[in-house]
Amino acid sequence: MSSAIDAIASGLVVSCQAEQGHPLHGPQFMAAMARAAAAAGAVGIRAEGAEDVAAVRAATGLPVIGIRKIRYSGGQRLFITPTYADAEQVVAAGASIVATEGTARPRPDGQNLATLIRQIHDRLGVPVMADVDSVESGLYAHRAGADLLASTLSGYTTDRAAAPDGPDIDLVAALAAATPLPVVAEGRIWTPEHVSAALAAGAHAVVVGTAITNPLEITRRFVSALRTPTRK
Ligand SMILES: CC(=O)N[C@H](C=O)[C@@H](O)[C@H](O)[C@H](O)COP(=O)(O)O
Repeated sequence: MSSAIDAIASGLVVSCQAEQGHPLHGPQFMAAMARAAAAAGAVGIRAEGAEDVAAVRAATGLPVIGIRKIRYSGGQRLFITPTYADAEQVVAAGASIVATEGTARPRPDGQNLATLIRQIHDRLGVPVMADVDSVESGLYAHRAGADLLASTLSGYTTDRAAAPDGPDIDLVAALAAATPLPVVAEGRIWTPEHVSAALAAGAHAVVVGTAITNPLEITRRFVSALRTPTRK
């Protein structure tokens, strides 16, 4: 069961995601992004939804970390792969690892994380990556049977607008020290220096999304620099 985890060891996983309404929404664009990432040396792809998972898998042959993102409460609350049915869809589409929210927040369907992980293991036979926001949730996900942890949700489970600009390298280090599980560094990794820092902190692998695959957000950053000129 751990071959996909081994396959991404010490490597870069590129997250290829574009929500509905984004100019690059659609499996053809995500497959092209994934091909570019693979050609440049990525060892895995993170993708959302069965269509994109199937497209990036077919385009690259790389292991895919599959998720489904579901918005609740009028879009206010995002949940990553809340249910077994969501996991089943992305694994049927070719995901080698399923990522799910690994915090103790009540799940939208009231299900228990340990039960969900057991079902994924028993019926789908793939490892489960728990996207966590803190050391506490990392320990919780470890007890629930997660195979690897990721810092994905740091800064996003309370006030999303208050998330800092850079990655939570301290959380990566703390998770690596607190549990024996492999820890994936994910979330707001913008530079090669962030990648090096994450590996030095004990990361098993590094996931980069926005900084590589979201030209909308990248362009916004450049445009906002025009609006705040520095004095000579
Ligand atoms: C919090 C949340 O919903 N994270 C999502 C999880 O799949 C994605 O929106 C992120 O793009 C992904 O985690 C990669 O992170 P970044 O794009 O910052 O490199």
